[in-house]
Amino acid sequence: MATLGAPTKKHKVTIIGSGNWGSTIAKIVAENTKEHPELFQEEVQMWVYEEDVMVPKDSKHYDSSKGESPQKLTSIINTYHENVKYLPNIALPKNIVANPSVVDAAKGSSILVFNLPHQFIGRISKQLEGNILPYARGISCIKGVNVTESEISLFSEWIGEGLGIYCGALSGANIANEIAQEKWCETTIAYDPPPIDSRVATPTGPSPSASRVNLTITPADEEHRDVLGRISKTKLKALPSEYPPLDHATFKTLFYRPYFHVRMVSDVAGVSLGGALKNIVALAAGFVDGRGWGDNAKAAVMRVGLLEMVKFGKEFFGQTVHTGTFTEESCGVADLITSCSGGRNFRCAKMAVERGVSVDEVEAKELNGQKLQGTSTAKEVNSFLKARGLEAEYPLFTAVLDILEGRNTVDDIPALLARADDD
Ligand SMILES: NC(=O)C1=CN([C@@H]2O[C@H](COP(=O)(O)OP(=O)(O)OC[C@H]3O[C@@H](n4cnc5c(N)ncnc54)[C@H](O)[C@@H]3O)[C@@H](O)[C@H]2O)C=CC1
Ligand SMILES: O=C(CO)COP(=O)(O)O
Repeated sequence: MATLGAPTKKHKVTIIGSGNWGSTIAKIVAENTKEHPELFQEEVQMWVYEEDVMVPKDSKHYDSSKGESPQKLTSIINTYHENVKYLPNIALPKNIVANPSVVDAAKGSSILVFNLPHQFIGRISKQLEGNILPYARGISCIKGVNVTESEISLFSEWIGEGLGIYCGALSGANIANEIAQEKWCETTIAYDPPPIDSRVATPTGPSPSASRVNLTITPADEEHRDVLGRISKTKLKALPSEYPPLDHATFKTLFYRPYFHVRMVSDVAGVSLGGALKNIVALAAGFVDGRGWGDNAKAAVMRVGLLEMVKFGKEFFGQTVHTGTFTEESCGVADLITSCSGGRNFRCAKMAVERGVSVDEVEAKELNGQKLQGTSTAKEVNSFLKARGLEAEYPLFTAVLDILEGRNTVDDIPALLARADDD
């Protein structure tokens, strides 16, 4: 019999996304929900963008009697417990349930893990509005930034604001295929929810709308104002006491594996920006490597890139960003190193230079539906900088877009970076 005050409910976890990293994170989470029944429901829902997929001929699940007929990806995952398209040859735990409806997958979930290419999150988030538990909490594994003409925000912030929940961020030196094979690595999770406003504490059960509530701004709110003057209007709804708390310990339990070590921090902006901006630098590393300039040139663009990442964080996200997040955590310098060694942005940029074709062409030809984030992030960050007349202050970020769009070539990189040194 449960003791008075002890949690009686367990967290249901939904993974929103099922690509290369989405499927890997689902594997990690499902292993942990099974191992920790005191905290979590065993079954993990995974939203899958439905598509018709052929089981590859070299897959152990290929059935010659079915010939060339395509099957639904959700059906393949639920039958064979493998995502044959985005994470082939990796056995997924049987407690992962692939679901083509994001609303159904997220229904009743108190933990939502967002893990899909950043270009698709807008449409998915819209579908979730008003259809999630109002006291749910999110973790964004998305590496990218959300840019409009006038402002830039983190996907963790943007998801949180849009859905009326709090959302933290997970990012690190995490090439998915290595982790899926259970090769050891580290990650960083930032989770720092604002104070609960008791005026809007919500009882157990779904609410018809999880939309934002506008209340008077208090001194506690002011702590969450950033240098652009933005302030979160989301008043966090209290998690009902029937659940185990959603704190650093619970999130660490959800994500930690012997092969996936987790450090918990509070700097959500630093963690999110490291993951987004390193993708631009990885393209530059691929460009110089593809040109045959060797490791010294690659190290030079990584050095300048790291400086621009920190400068960008400080300039636009101010006091909330800690330089140490970039220089000491997995989500910073470690992710920069791994991404510039074996990441998809690096590899595609390198191949593009070697073959004399565009990075987009290499992406379409080589990645079998996986998506690069660096090309769109380079464009988005540049449009934000250009609108403020700040392109020259970020010479590497600017050079990457200019090379992608044909205004400069890889051969121009040394001069473009030297000009910045003279300023
Ligand atoms: N793959 C990796 O090694 C790592 C990726 N990341 C980040 O994780 C995030 C997700 O990346 P991946 O899982 O690797 O994705 P991915 O690169 O494998 O992308 C393919 C995914 O996009 C989905 N998709 C395609 N068209 C769609 C549409 N119109 N609407 C919605 N979804 C659509 C596909 O169904 C598939 O799930 C990205 O921000 C990435 O930067 C972070 C760490 C490692
Ligand atoms: O983020 C990553 C490794 O940490 C993966 O980077 P790519 O998207 O360039 O493969």
